[in-house]
Amino acid sequence: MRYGREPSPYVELRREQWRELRRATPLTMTLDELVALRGLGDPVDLGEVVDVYLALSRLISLQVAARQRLHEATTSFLGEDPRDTTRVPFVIGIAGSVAVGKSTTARLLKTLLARWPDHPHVDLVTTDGFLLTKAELNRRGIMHRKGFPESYDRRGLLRFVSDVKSGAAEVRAPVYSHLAYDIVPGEEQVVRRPDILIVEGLNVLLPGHGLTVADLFDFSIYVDAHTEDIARWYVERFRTLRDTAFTNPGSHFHHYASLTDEQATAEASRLWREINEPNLVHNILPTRPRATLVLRKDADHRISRVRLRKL
Ligand SMILES: Nc1ncnc2c1ncn2[C@@H]1O[C@H](COP(=O)(O)OP(=O)(O)O)[C@@H](O)[C@H]1O
Ligand SMILES: CC(C)(COP(=O)(O)O)[C@@H](O)C(=O)NCCC(=O)O
Repeated sequence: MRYGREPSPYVELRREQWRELRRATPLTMTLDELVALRGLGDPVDLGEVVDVYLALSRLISLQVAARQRLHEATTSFLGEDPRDTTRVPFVIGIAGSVAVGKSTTARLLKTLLARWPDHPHVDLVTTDGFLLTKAELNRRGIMHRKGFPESYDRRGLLRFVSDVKSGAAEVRAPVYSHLAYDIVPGEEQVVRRPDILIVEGLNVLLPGHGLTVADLFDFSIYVDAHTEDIARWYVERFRTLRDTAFTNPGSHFHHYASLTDEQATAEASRLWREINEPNLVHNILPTRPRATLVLRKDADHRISRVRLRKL
């Protein structure tokens, strides 16, 4: 007897299939703009913008309109005047490992989505602004757990996204500096009623007790690759940082600037093995099934497959 395939909530498309779903979406980005948005060591090219990101921006744009209609249905059910309600920001979460390229994905999407006439105001926040301060991490003895769920002010992040979604006129987020390896005192990012808010960070899809930030997402993306490929990208990036950002005497990692290639590889491999890999395996990877969409990268960083949750 032959059994049918298990029904699946996901549809998986090869890049060549996915690119067709762009339909008539125009390319609204130049090569110069792309180069400015690209993260360190991320080789994303205009071909990938055309093949992957245009269809993605079309899908999200369709969902923004549909979500607005859903809100209107609830407003009408409650007997409220639809003219009294301001537009509810559409919230997108972007998750994935350290060094997988989340920030490039987030910046590309922000730029492309803002070029659609229906939702021109797009804001992006990264969750590193909600890391506990260096002093607080030291006080709790968890400095070596930076990036793990317990290293964040999770309530603060939830409150921030709730306030934006509730239509508050101005909402403020703290700002993190890689240079100082700490929250910057007195600095903040102000978000003013965007049409779309993108929230990017390692742990944004994590479940928890009660309401979590993921419950406020209207769409979520997980940037995925084999762990050994990400490990290599992390080590390569560390070596590039050694020759660039770490040479700044103000950098928290300035002492790494004088490492030889061999020493830098050994130190980056240790940081990967002791901090970032366990965080990926134990905390981040288990959240992948929750994402609306998974962008799967090959060893050369190129996105080769897209998995969409359709149910
Ligand atoms: N120690 C560092 N000094 C300066 N920049 C850094 C450092 N670590 C990471 N970055 C930069 O911060 C950004 C976010 O990095 P990361 O959290 O690893 O996420 P992803 O690579 O997925 O975007 C990247 O653009 C990266 O180049
Ligand atoms: C700042 C980060 C925790 C990531 O922050 P996110 O915005 O993803 O919440 C991470 O990039 C980091 O610096 N981790 C510390 C371990 C390391 O340096 O590799």
